Amino acid sequence: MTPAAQDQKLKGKETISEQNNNHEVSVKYRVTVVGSGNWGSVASKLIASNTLKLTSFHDEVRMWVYEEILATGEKLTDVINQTNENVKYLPGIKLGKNVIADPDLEHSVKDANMLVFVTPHQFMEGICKRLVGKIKGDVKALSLIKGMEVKMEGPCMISTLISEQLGVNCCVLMGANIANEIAVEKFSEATVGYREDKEIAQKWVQLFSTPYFLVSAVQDVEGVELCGTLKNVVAIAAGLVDGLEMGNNTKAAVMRIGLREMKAFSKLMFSSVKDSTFFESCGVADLITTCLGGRNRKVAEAFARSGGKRSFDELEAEMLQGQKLQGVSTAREVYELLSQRGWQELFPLFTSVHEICIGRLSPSAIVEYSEHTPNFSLVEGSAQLI
Ligand SMILES: NC(=O)C1=CN([C@@H]2O[C@H](COP(=O)(O)OP(=O)(O)OC[C@H]3O[C@@H](n4cnc5c(N)ncnc54)[C@H](O)[C@@H]3O)[C@@H](O)[C@H]2O)C=CC1
Ligand SMILES: O=C(CO)COP(=O)(O)O
Repeated sequence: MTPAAQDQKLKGKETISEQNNNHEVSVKYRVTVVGSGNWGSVASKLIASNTLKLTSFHDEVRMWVYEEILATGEKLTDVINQTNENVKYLPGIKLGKNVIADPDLEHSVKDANMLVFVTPHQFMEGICKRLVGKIKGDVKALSLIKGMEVKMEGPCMISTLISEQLGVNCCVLMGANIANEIAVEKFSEATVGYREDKEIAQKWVQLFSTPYFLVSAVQDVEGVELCGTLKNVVAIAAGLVDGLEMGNNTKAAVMRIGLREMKAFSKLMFSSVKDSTFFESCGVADLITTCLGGRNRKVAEAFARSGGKRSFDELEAEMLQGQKLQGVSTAREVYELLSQRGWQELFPLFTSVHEICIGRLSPSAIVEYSEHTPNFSLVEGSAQLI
């Protein structure tokens, strides 16, 4: 049964039982979105359109906003609540009157039983620490965050950070989801990754699905999350190729090699990762859209055009006005893991992206063969490891 049909059935039940003065719908979920950047705002809009229609959810969607003062001197939260628009991160789009911006993190989550995390990944450790002991016992979490942390023992995915620090079930939602396109309701797909509990995954599918946003679920949290995370490194490579004006064949080659490294790396880190996940929206589709139209691609193109003379930090601040890149830090994190294991030569694309980002190699090294730069002909090596 589709999520819409399920809810229709639920609504039917409620009407009948209301007439009998005997409510069968006892659980109403309260949703809080932790994060309010470009994708965080669009996610809130999607969710808010559904909570109004689905009887098993409270209408109101609380959105935690990292407070900032706008050029006008006003607080971002006040402006969002007055205009129903995130004028800084998603201008021109109404979020829905049932979206309430809240600058107080602890207050925003205290009544929620469904928490959607969508901040740049570098802020999540601090946010989780602040939330310990501040959430309800029965909370379910969902991460829309593309990124990871590196620990001594290996990669720590953001969903694991959330699960472990907060003691909650955490699914993920990733996909070919350039936020500005979904904001204007252009058709897109997404993938929910879950560990064991299919019912929880279906609840998330129901909360996000609309006629223009098609969501499906797969039992592979790490696979889905690593796809979303690693494609940002490949997008940097694609942007470098654009900046060097190498053309479509080169860009396609970089995407193919990148996809191969994504798969090899994911399966080496988590043997449970499924091949089929790479063919979902979170896999090849997200890789394509990000390499064609994402922010990582855009800033990497500018970096290459400057001959590597301008830093990613400087370009990010100038070009994205507060929005954050994830690819540069993810390339560093991946490199750390590869160095720990002595695997750099087996992942030439991942390795060279990091070395270009830190200025050790020039942008053109992304397509050069030499004994000093990573050699793409070794790309088959990573496949031999799995
Ligand atoms: N924008 C997009 O098209 C998509 C983004 N994503 C992922 O969603 C996640 C969030 O990205 P966006 O919503 O696009 O954010 P964004 O990059 O547009 O905005 C940055 C956000 O970080 C906040 N921030 C700044 N300093 C902070 C701090 N110290 N602590 C906490 N928050 C702080 C800002 O207030 C702002 O909300 C990322 O992992 C990204 O990869 C996933 C799919 C699509
Ligand atoms: O993840 C994205 C699309 O699915 C957005 O990628 P960027 O952060 O490169 O814009």
